[in-house]
Amino acid sequence: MRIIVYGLGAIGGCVAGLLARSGTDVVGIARGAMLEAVKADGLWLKGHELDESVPLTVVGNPSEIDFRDGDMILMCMKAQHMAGALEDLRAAGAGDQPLFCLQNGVVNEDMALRLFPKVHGVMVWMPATYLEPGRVLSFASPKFGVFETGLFPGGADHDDEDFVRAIDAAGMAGFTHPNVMAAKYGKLLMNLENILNAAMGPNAEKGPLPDLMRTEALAVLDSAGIVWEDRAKLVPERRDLARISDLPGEARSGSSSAQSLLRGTGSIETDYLNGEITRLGRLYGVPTPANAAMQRIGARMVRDALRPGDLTLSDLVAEVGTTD
Ligand SMILES: NC(=O)C1=CN([C@@H]2O[C@H](COP(=O)(O)OP(=O)(O)OC[C@H]3O[C@@H](n4cnc5c(N)ncnc54)[C@H](OP(=O)(O)O)[C@@H]3O)[C@@H](O)[C@H]2O)C=CC1
Ligand SMILES: CC(C)(CO)C(=O)C(=O)O
Repeated sequence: MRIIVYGLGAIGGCVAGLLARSGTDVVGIARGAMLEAVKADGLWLKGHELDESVPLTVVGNPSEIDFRDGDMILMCMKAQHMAGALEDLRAAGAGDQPLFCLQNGVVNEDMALRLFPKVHGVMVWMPATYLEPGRVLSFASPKFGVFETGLFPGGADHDDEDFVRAIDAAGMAGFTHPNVMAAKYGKLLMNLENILNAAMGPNAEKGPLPDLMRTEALAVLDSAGIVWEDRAKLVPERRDLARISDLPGEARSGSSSAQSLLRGTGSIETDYLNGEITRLGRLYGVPTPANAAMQRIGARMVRDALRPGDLTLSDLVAEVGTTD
């Protein structure tokens, strides 16, 4: 089995590096400074009792890969980059290979299913950081991350089992889940807060915003009849597998959305996190002013090249008060 990891950032980088280190045949697809750094020096991986460079085969586009039976493809880019990535994958000749969406939010699987027949959702629990080209960190221990996988829209098959085996062998923990999207909706509730530390910095007071956003989200999920499972801190029996822990010499830089701003990538995932709640709210006639305000904040931060800490709680609360 060969695993293609598409999007070598925080999650893709950690997963690719750990898999390669455990002896799995891995090809990474990266771009920009990350591509150049990994080509030159391999991927530097840091985690609990781990601080080493991992040699990794890396390419700049799927067209450089000769896709074959037995390949498994892990989609690890943020949702705003998914459509282009899927197009490139199809143009490169990928087709029947199982595609695993290691992403937050709930839109990626549906987008993938339009182009590819075998789509799996994965609930990703891995507090990971990518700020410097060629270097990624996982702050979870004793396992480097926990992953729940299942077929989209439901079920689980032998490819999920292969995925779990590879993940387990690489120091992470994998589980199959027959209704993985319920877990992903639960994780989405948590990721509504990504924008808060992206806007206000890692340790800022969040005031009423988490409750406001969550209350709206619960109302829309209820109106839409969407089943979800709480993933606030994983399911209780798995919490000890991957606790957030300190890494010597490293500060956690906040959510994946905060990292997009810190790296100046020119985009943020908010429209696919809080934006999923506003979309459902508009479909089902449920007001979602707090989540809509956070989308406007995300868009403004990208437009004005703002960084985490540039906005205050008063700025965010004031935005909720403006009209949608
Ligand atoms: N970081 C975390 O702790 C967690 C993240 N997640 C989720 O995982 C997903 C990935 O997040 P994360 O790893 O943080 O994101 P990153 O931005 O760190 O990594 C994604 C990488 O994919 C690259 N990429 C995007 N499109 C392409 C393309 N077409 N070809 C090649 N490379 C491409 C990006 O490049 P570029 O930088 O140039 O855009 C980036 O390097 C998101 O859905 C996120 O919400 C889930 C749990 C935890
Ligand atoms: C790690 C976690 C749960 C919150 O930081 C996350 O999912 C993200 O950063 O997107």
